[in-house]
Amino acid sequence: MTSQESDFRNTQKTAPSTVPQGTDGAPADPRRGTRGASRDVRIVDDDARDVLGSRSDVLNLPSEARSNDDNYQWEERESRNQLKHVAGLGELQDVTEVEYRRVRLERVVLVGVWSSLETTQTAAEESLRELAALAQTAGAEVMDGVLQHRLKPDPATYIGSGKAKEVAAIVAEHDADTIIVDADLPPSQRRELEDVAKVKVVDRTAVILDIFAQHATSREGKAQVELAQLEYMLPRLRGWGGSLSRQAGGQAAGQDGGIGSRGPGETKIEMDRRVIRKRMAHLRRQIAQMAPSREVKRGSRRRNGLPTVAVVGYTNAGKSSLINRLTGSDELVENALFATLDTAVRRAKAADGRLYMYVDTVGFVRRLPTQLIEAFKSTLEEVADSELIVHVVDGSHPDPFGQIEAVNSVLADIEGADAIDRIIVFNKADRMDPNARERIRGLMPEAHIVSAATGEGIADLVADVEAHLPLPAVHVEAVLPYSAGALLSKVREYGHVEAADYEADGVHLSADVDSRLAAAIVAAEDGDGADGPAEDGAVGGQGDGPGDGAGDGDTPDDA
Ligand SMILES: Nc1nc2c(ncn2[C@@H]2O[C@H](COP(=O)(O)OP(=O)(O)OP(=O)(O)O)[C@@H](O)[C@H]2O)c(=O)[nH]1
Ligand SMILES: [Mg+2]
Repeated sequence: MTSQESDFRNTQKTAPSTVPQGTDGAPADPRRGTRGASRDVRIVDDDARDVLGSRSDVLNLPSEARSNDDNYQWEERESRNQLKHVAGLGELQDVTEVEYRRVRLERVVLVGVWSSLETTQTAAEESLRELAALAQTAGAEVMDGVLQHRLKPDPATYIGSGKAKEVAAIVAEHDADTIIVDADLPPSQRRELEDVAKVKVVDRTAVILDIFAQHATSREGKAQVELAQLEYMLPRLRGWGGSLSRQAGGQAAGQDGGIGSRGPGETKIEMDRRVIRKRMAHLRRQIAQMAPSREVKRGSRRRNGLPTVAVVGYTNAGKSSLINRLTGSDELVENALFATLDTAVRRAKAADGRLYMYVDTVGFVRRLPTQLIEAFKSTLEEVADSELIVHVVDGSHPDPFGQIEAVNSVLADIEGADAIDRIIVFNKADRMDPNARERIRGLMPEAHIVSAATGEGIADLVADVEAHLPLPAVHVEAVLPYSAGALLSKVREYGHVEAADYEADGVHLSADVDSRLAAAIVAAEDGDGADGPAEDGAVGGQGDGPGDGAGDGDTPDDA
């Protein structure tokens, strides 16, 4: 058990009602000056009554309100009185052990609001757990997480000002410096909540943007993430620096403001909207200029004639692990969300000798920030270009089918993706219990159940993938001179060889190839290339033939 985990477990013992309170019901926080405290007292609204469970708004309701047949409302109000702690948020603790990300650990408290009109408690807890994993991936230390049930978020403070004070007390108790809200908060609600809690409040989008800012490596990826961050920041310009640096004793500001303030964040306090807009325009131009080179890269991959298999799936499903297992490469695998951000391509060899490629893609996540969809585009385009989509699902996840839906809904938005064959793969079979297997077998009999870790089911999966690879269009029967060895090896790599018999008069070849290779074969048979085409000219000297660039490394997109 790591210190991270034990930290978290300790926090589980704390119920909101046991949190030390100031005399006015506001959290006692030695860091706070009187300015903040007087603010708390000034808040007068309905919710101000439910600072503590014993002074709950339900108990204060007039009795006729309760006899109302709207039982629902009543129940809702009742359960709103309890912030529910969500257990197990520390389980992904090893996420924070990724040593290459040397960011300052923030101490965060998570807050979620759910409505029984829209979701279930289980789903809400799952969502908060995912938020915890996201926060940990971003480098934060999750101190506590609370869920509140209410029909709709409070228009002022999202959770209601009374609950906001409870959360403020939890924050004070753990000396946390950030609240992460499991929703996309309008700027006004965030401000109100910050005023009550006296710490920085960020939302789910900010956390995801922060992870992307830390992970982007390519120039284009960095530019796209910065653009997304600025777009996100523009309507929220109050800044977590200025006002909060005074209120929270500088914790929320400073050199590394933590989640939501990395990347372009350091200078954001001085930036006015005009400067931000100018920077955004600059980035857009930069990205537009980069787009052609991406086209060229993709084009050259397509021209080198290799079929591609796009591997998609929810983040942390094991896509990179599976590709490593399938190709024997060692791509970055991490128990972290979004370990893979830039597209990576790995070459593989089919049983019949043909080459093909796996494209590793960025993981999907529920409620992907709209600002980031643009940044995903290059990856998504790869998906539309592929011959086959392998959809990897974490079979050991409590709700694999929810993840499948989340991925499918994103895929549905990608033009051309629906026409491509799909194979669905439940990974992490080594961690699945027998019931889960049964359930998957029953619901999706066509799916593969594999383990990238143990190798279970991999051979069947490979056979299925290879059966989906398109066969080249032209069938050729030819007798090639022995000197055409280079051409023959191209045919093996890019075509499908049915037979190659070495006889006295040459190699009797029966194969399916594309039209360019077919032309080269005919030429070689006629004796045009009798002294063996040079390696580069193996395909009839066509600059953009299948031979082009095929042998020059297996990761054309890795630069
Ligand atoms: N037990 C078990 N763990 C696995 C298996 N496959 C992957 N993992 C683990 O799951 C975690 C995520 O694996 P990745 O391959 O990075 O997942 P990914 O889908 O590429 O994730 P992103 O790139 O972040 O979207 C790592 O800790 C892996 O070691 C498996 O078959 N069994
Ligand atoms: Mg990955």
